Amino acid sequence: MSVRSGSVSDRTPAHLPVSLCAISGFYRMTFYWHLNRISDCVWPQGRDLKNVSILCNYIYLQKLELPYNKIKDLSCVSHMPYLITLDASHNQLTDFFGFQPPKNLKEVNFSHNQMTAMKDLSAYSSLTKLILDHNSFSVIRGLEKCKRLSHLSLAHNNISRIRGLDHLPLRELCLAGNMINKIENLQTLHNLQVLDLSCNRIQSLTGLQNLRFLGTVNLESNLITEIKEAAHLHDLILLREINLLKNPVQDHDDYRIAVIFLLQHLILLDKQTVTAEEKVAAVNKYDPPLEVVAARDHMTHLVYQLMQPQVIFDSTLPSLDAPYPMLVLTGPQACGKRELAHKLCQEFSDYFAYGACHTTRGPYFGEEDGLDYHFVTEEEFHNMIQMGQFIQTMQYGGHWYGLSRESIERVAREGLACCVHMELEGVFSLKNSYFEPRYVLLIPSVVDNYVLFLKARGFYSNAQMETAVSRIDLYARINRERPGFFDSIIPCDDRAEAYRSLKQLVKEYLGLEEHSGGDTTGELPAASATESTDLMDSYSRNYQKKIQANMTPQRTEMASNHRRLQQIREALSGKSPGAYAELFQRSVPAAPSSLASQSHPPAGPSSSPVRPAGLSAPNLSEDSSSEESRASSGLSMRSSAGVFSAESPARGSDAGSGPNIEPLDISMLGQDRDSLRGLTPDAPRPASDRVSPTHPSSPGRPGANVKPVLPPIPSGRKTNDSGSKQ
Ligand SMILES: Nc1ncnc2c1ncn2[C@@H]1O[C@H](COP(=O)(O)OP(=O)(O)OP(=O)(O)O)[C@@H](O)[C@H]1O
Repeated sequence: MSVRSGSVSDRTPAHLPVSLCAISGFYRMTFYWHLNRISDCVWPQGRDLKNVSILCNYIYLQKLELPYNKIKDLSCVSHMPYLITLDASHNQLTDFFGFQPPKNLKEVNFSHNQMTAMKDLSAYSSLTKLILDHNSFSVIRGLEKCKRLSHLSLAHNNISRIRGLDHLPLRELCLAGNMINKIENLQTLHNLQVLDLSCNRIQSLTGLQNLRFLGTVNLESNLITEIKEAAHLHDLILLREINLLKNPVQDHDDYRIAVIFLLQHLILLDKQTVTAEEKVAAVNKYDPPLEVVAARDHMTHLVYQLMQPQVIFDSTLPSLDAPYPMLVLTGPQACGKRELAHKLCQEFSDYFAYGACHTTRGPYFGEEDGLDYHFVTEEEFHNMIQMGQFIQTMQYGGHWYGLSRESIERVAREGLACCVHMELEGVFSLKNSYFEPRYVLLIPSVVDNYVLFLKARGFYSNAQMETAVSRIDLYARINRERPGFFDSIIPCDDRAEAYRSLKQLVKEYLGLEEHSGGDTTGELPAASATESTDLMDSYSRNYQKKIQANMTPQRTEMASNHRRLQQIREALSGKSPGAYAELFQRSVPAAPSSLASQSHPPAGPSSSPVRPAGLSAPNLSEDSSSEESRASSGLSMRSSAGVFSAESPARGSDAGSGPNIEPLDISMLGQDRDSLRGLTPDAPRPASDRVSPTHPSSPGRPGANVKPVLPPIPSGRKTNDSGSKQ
């Protein structure tokens, strides 16, 4: 075959070798000989070829490549029934498929021609790949019967609407550089993996949400403005790559991190790799895990507290062996925890008092300031935060809630244990503090009843109720996934029954009643018990794991080191001269616990033998664990003494040394050294802050106001509110 002035002539021997190159000047034409017949014809580019009619004689051609010529007529293809691949790109063709259909034609490239209208391609049903870029098509049509078409490109045409593609098995679709302003009619393209809609006028990503296999989307140079549009792609779990470059949405400050948050499976965003750091930052910013929220909350209050003149809250100062006793009732909104807390404090008024939180929400009918909450304005609340007055805060339903140190101290000064209620976030935050409360989860096990109850209350909007209900799962999940997180779980479907269980628990905990011999499960109504089996089982499991965790050598060792360090500091500061002697000689009480027993139980309501305190049976074993484990649990908490120590980032490097502490100890406490040793707040405390020892042999808490607070308290509730030493 030879080429003469823009046409192909037939002088080609029929028995060409496997690859024949007819080279004349720059011309190069390759034929592939196959089974004694020319099967492929690849014409060199840019040769201004116009007439290819001679190819009619090459009926066995399977591959025909004629790009970059000036061909206007391809009717010769009608004589190539075996043709599989045709590349006639960059020519001057105006006729769309202007030839009889080769039965097996699979791949066609007509890009960069002058075609204006698509026609019915029913006869080309073998087509798998069709490239029609840079023509002048304005409507997509005629492809309905192309049931094998997996790759279609119509870039840079005049298409303004996406249509005519229904149910095609397309895996790749390119409609870049058109005039499309809406993503539509793609929902039946179930196989679509790669979509290019760049350089259009698209404003919204709606219309992509059903393309389950979509892995790559190019939307560069469109008109997407809102970050939230990315949410339409949220459920496309195979989406790995998206390009939103040159869209107005890029102007948002948090654009990248927000998109990464919404599309967490992404590997490439705007042609840049999405790093693990970016993913973590995105989650921490928009949906921080509970621990992160709690850590931030705790850090905020700690820092603000450090910025204030230091105060020693002697009533609840962290102790080595017996942390200040506190009971936290937690559970979803309106699960009854507040009501139960009040009831408990009323009935056990010699032991517990209600710790009222602060809130910025207005009082409901019947609520009293100072009794249910301290109702404050948003401004007051934020002032309190900045004054370092809170231990934890959280926002719920658009309002702030916070537990102030003073609320707890007020109760503690009376010699009582503080009983509070709060949501899960509060619990997470409180767990970062030096307090070591017992946490009782009150959880609805029959959701319908809970919903009825919420409705009956009449306070809540549908959205609020939905939130409350959805949080049941959150509580259940935390309980399942975090062994030991809650000390006890009580189903609260039946309030009276729940109170009975709580009461029983507290009695055992206070040593007022023989332990029932089992966990709370035994106390539950049959129906609830079955429904909450999961919770109860996991509680038992939790408990074991918690004990084990406390007993691990690392923790025990750390606790021991901490304890010695603290003793040394206190000895140096003069707070506890006998620290070393005490450390080695002191006999640790049999069962110190968060609601610790006194070493000398008094007569009265609690004259029964003092039993190891705990909220439920398994807790008994916790509290009777080894001294080291007790020390561990006592010292693993963050000590408020740390406020004055080198651990505090806000202080100088020598801040932790003993001598630096001394002035603070004395002046801040406003009492002499004796009062720091072996004194109890149970004795009446006059306004002058006089304290009197009642348990000189108590192991006490070095540096703290040693008070075997609970249980039991023989003289009952203290009437003399002496105030904390500040
Ligand atoms: N300091 C706090 N930290 C975290 N959560 C808190 C705090 N104080 C209160 N909460 C919780 O915030 C939620 C909303 O409290 P609020 O009193 O407004 O609701 P409620 O409808 O009266 O529900 P409830 O009867 O449970 O108190 C409740 O679950 C409550 O326990």
